[in-house]
Amino acid sequence: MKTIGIFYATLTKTTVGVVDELEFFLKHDDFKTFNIKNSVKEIENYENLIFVTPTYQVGEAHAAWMNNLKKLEEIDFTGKVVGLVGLGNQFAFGESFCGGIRHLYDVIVKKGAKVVGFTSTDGYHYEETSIIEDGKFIGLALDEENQANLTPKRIENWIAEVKKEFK
Ligand SMILES: Cc1cc2nc3c(=O)[nH]c(=O)nc-3n(C[C@H](O)[C@H](O)[C@H](O)COP(=O)(O)O)c2cc1C
Repeated sequence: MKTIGIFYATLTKTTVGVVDELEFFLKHDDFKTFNIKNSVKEIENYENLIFVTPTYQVGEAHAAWMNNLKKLEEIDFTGKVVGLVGLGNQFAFGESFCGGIRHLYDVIVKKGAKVVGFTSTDGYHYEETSIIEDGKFIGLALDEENQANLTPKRIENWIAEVKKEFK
């Protein structure tokens, strides 16, 4: 399998813990991890990609992603396979649960990306979310405030699925 580029943003470091767990389940594979803040161009160097963002501002991705959406639009995602991981809080922000990844999804799909790793909505208790397509989440939705105990298994299952699709 070709090297995986993991790109993330964080405000209060919860996402850093999630990225650590992703890396744990990729320990037999090649990957390189970047904070998106200064690394948008690096995306061009990878065909296998994982984008990770917490949700802020009522359903938005972290500012480092939102401020870079224009640069993301300049990248040709044809031939790139992308898995999306969103963090959120389904009880405190249940009307916009994990909406951050929707903003990334819309841009990269328009630019030709193949987004993989859709997941079941079973076991979550949000009121509303923008991240459903064909009855599934468009990526992996994680809630470290309320369901941290479920996270390792969710990540393990998700990584197994996206690895089947990676090049
Ligand atoms: C001001 C604020 C706004 C938030 N907005 C949302 C939201 O709209 N939807 C959601 O699911 N989670 C929301 N969250 C929850 C965060 O996404 C969640 O706590 C995440 O784990 C934070 O990750 P980080 O520590 O890496 O920044 C919000 C949190 C804060 C503090």
